[in-house]
Amino acid sequence: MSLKYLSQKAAQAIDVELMSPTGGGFSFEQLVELAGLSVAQAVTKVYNKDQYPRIMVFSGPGNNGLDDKPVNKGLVAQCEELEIPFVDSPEHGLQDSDLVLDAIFGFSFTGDVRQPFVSAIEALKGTRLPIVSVDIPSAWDVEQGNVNGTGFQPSMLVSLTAPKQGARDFTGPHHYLGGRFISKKMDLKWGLNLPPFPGTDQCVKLDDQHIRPHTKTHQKYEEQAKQESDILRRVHQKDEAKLSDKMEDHFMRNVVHDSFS
Ligand SMILES: NC(=O)C1=CN([C@@H]2O[C@H](COP(=O)(O)OP(=O)(O)OC[C@H]3O[C@@H](n4cnc5c(N)ncnc54)[C@H](O)[C@@H]3O)[C@@H](O)[C@H]2O)[C@H](O)CC1
Repeated sequence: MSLKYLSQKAAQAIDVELMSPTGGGFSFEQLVELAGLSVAQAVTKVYNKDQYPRIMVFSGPGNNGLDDKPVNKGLVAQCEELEIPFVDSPEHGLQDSDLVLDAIFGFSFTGDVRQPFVSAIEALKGTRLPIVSVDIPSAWDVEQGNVNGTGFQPSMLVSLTAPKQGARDFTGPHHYLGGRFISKKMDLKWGLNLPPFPGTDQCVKLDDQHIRPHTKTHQKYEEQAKQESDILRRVHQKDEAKLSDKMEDHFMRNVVHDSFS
């Protein structure tokens, strides 16, 4: 069976489930650390540290880049402590770099790029350095991919959890899957068909056997969309059932208890 490519909604729902006490049970910080570790490990498998010693990281506002998140304060302090420099403009940074890590937008990106990210995306379009994108190349439509070929094409993509539908437009030589945090149960529930991760690795290389069976046919998309909406409906029904159990429990404990006391 072939690896599943996720819609935006499914990717977001899986993320929520990973952080739910009745799902994956992870904390936000744990997931981010594990995702980051898998990206770092994948990058070092492809790009030799001696040949590519200076990596410029483009970070964004969401969980992909963590720029506007509370954890960012700690990350900035860590970079300062480790003497990792910050740059004053994308162009200046690129001049002194060997490799680029694109972590501007992830699976919640929508619409056209808004300020202040336009110049960063333009700089990525203009650079000749190899680019490694995290989860989905920034500014690509999460489901439609590199619409009209107007986006940049990275050399490497590290998909997290499972590739997003837009990743079908990735034509670079290195596609990895990172984020070894999906249980067998979640894999089966969402029909992900994840490949095994070798040894203790946090990432696995995706090759033709994982990717080729997915062609952009309507039939394939329709089948997948139907399968996904069935899963999302079941998840929704389960959540509603849990909510009504909770409400009944609350009613029994508070309202019924109060009226008898
Ligand atoms: N389960 C996992 O696989 C994990 C994934 N992780 C990473 O988290 C991102 C998804 O994070 P999220 O915060 O939902 O989304 P984004 O990073 O895409 O950021 C949304 C952010 O961007 C703004 N925005 C959206 N569209 C635009 C636009 N057109 N122009 C400007 N700004 C835009 C929006 O307002 C938000 O502020 C996932 O991809 C993974 O990389 C985690 O690491 C945990 C595990």
